[in-house]
Amino acid sequence: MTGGLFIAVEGPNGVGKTTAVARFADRLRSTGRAVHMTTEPSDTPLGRLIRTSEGALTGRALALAVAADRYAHLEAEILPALAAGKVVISDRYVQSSLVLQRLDGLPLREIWHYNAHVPPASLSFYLHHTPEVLWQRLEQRAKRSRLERAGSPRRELDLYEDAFSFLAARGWRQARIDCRVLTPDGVVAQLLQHLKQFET
Ligand SMILES: Nc1ncnc2c1ncn2[C@@H]1O[C@H](COP(=O)(O)OP(=O)(O)OP(=O)(O)O)[C@@H](O)[C@H]1O
Ligand SMILES: Cc1cn([C@H]2C[C@H](O)[C@@H](COP(=O)(O)O)O2)c(=O)[nH]c1=O
Repeated sequence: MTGGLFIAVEGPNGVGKTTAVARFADRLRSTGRAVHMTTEPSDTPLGRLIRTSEGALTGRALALAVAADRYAHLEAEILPALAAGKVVISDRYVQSSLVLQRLDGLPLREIWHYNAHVPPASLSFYLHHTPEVLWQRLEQRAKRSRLERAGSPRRELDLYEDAFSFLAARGWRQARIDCRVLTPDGVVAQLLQHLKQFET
């Protein structure tokens, strides 16, 4: 990948990924950087179909659908934005598959096999919090997805640790952000600090 910078923001359901990505993008834009904010599943017909079908689409079928969406997302959106020199920030990337598809019963190596051709993010952030707080946040939701109901915050946190080790062994640049005592702006401050270190 040339030109820009590709940042993935990851972590268990309810940890604050969407909140952090929006604020992080705003902060970077305020410093004059061109930012492309995105999400997986992507905001395309396929991505939207996956979101609305997640109750019915399970296991290997869901794993392959999210991988297909990821390759299409890279080709149509992420790689062109990077080629234009932008900072791309994605709310979820391949790590989500290494966690969520395991909740759906797939082995890590099979999931990786489907994703083996995706380029590494320049930098991946793993947000984490206590299982208790994550449970509280999920309980406040009017509706929970099938995978949120299938797993638990503790299990997701453990599977994210597995994903971290698995990708670290493959040379991915990654950092953990402990959100336990951080406000949303505090999370962004940590992201900016890591980014500064990465770029110097
Ligand atoms: N640092 C923070 N401190 C306190 N509350 C937070 C913080 N970050 C996010 N929240 C709150 O936690 C809830 C979940 O946040 P958010 O939707 O950003 O999480 P998420 O990781 O994107 O969730 P999901 O993956 O399930 O969509 C929201 O109510 C949000 O306002
Ligand atoms: C990237 C990715 C997503 N999914 C599924 C799981 C959820 O149904 C949605 C994500 O929704 P959220 O609002 O971001 O929590 O997509 C998946 O199964 N595997 C993936 O890799």
